[in-house]
Amino acid sequence: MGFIDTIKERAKADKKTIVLPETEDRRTYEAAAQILKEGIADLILVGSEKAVAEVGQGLDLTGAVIVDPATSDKTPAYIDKLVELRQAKGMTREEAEKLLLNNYLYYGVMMVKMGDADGMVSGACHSTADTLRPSLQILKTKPGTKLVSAFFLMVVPNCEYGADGTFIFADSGLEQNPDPEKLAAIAASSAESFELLVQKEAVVAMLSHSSKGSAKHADVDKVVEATRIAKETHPELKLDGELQLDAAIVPSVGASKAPGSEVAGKANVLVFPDLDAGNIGYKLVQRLAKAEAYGPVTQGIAKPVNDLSRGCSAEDIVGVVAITSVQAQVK
Ligand SMILES: CC(C)(COP(=O)(O)OP(=O)(O)OC[C@H]1O[C@@H](n2cnc3c(N)ncnc32)[C@H](O)[C@@H]1OP(=O)(O)O)[C@@H](O)C(=O)NCCC(=O)NCCS
Ligand SMILES: CC(=O)OP(=O)(O)O
Repeated sequence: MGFIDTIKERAKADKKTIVLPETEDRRTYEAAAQILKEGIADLILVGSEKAVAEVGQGLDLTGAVIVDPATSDKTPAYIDKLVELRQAKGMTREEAEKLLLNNYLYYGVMMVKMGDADGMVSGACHSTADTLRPSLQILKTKPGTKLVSAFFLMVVPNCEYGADGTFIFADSGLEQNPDPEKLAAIAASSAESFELLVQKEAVVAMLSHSSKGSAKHADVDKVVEATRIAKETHPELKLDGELQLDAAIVPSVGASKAPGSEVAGKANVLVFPDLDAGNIGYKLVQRLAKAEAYGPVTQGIAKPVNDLSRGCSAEDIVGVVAITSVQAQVK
């Protein structure tokens, strides 16, 4: 069974309730119909009955719960809670009310915060910043984690590298220019995410344009320092750097560029030095190698809220909902 089919089976085994707030986008309904048909998750659609009927026309959405912020009896409690959470940042009751009635992404995150849903997936028609900011502000990091970051789960066809073509690429969605401490934290979170979702041992490469000192530059120094911190804070991990991409995943190149490394040639978790590299890298592999690309999936957040690319298909939304459900199963 392939990666996403296994994830769907795991999601079905302990069904979670996932919010889809982008009811203005037809792909939300195409995905919802498939999720409900396959029994992957219970769904809440945030929007008016009229919008759901219009944009979702012709699709079987039986079983989806539609919540309209304008009429839901839970909205006043969400407003109270949002004011409580954000008043130190200057949010007034009027602002909280306006936000929750007009921005369904904030509403969906409040549903997750209040325990009325287990997770949320959005981003088909909103930017990553607009999708993730509400969750960063309201849900915050999970205990023991300082940083939220985001990865793509990549499934590359006909590929012998990584875990039979399955990789995590991080950070490909959120942290724009992580310093060495943040890069080390991204590496540790990504290893944990890989083991949760792929159920195989993570082998983590800290990527660079240099392998083991072959180039000299401040950018290389950053990755070397991140590798040192990650090894010190997580000695249990199979992790090495700095490595070029070929040295990280191709055994013969790894053996020649980084002899003796337990990671070189075997990496399945690829930690990119910054968001330019991570975001461009995942899109290259998705578009040119025709890889499945699920994400950006967040890690380090108190409850799962995951993003999508605006270029996503309905099938991608189904996959990210299944991944979100599996993340929500973790107590
Ligand atoms: C997500 C993003 C908007 C957060 O940016 P920001 O400018 O820090 O936003 P804010 O300052 O409003 O921060 C919102 C809150 O989230 C917190 N936060 C931001 N980044 C965080 C992180 N990585 N981990 C944990 N908390 C974080 C902030 O501390 C802040 O909390 P507070 O309001 O309670 O003080 C920003 O990192 C971003 O734009 N990233 C790039 C996204 C993108 O375009 N990706 C490419 C396509 S996938
Ligand atoms: C992940 C990502 O790049 O998102 P978008 O394509 O929406 O910018």
